[in-house]
Amino acid sequence: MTAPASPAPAPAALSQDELKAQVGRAALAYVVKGEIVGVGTGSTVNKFIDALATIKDEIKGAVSSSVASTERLRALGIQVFDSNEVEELAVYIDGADEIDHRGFMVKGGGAALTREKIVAAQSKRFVCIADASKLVETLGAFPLPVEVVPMAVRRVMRQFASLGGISQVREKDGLPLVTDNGQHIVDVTGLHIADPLAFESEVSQWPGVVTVGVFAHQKADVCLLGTATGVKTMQFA
Ligand SMILES: O=C[C@H](O)[C@H](O)[C@H](O)COP(=O)(O)O
Repeated sequence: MTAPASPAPAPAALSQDELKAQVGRAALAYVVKGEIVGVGTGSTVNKFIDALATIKDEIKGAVSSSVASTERLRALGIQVFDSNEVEELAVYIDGADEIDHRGFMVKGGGAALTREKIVAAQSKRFVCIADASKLVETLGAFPLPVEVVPMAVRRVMRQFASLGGISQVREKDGLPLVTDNGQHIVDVTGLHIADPLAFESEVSQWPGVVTVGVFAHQKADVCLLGTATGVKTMQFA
């Protein structure tokens, strides 16, 4: 009697790092040859920058959203332009801390949200690259980053408290973190952001708020989501 055939072994699950590398490579398909590409910030974008270096002779250069990304781009031989030198970018590639099914995002886990929103605003198309853990039904589980002028920090924290949010000033080495723009970051938990467009509009008007980490007016047009079964492309209207 022959033994029943054993089932084929399940493919080894990809690590989060491999999922990020996968979407970083997939984003190359959205880079317009001969043009300047908008580049975001973070561990997923770092994978994209590494992939971009393999086609660096086919692009003119990049506009970067942070000192960290600028340094990585330059180290890999990619020319970095000031955003003021470029009127419009064809595409902006960036990660997210959360993305919903409409392409609305929370960003700023790496404290780069202000420059990210600026570069996103000057780009025709926002391509978000993220591993599957970032996809959510409703924004708000990830602590919402808000860049705030230091003298307004306590006032902004009180305003979030009136919305049920619990705020914390982000620290680095025991001191308030200072962003690339010389400001502080307040991280807010306890929010349920059902209407990201209205929420972004309201908080952006509070005195002292430089940038709120909800990207609804600059939402993603496409999301390349790294999943166990490959890269899933989500298109948003
Ligand atoms: O300020 C940082 C950015 O918004 C990042 O794009 C975001 O935090 C996602 O970063 P990561 O790819 O490292 O998860």
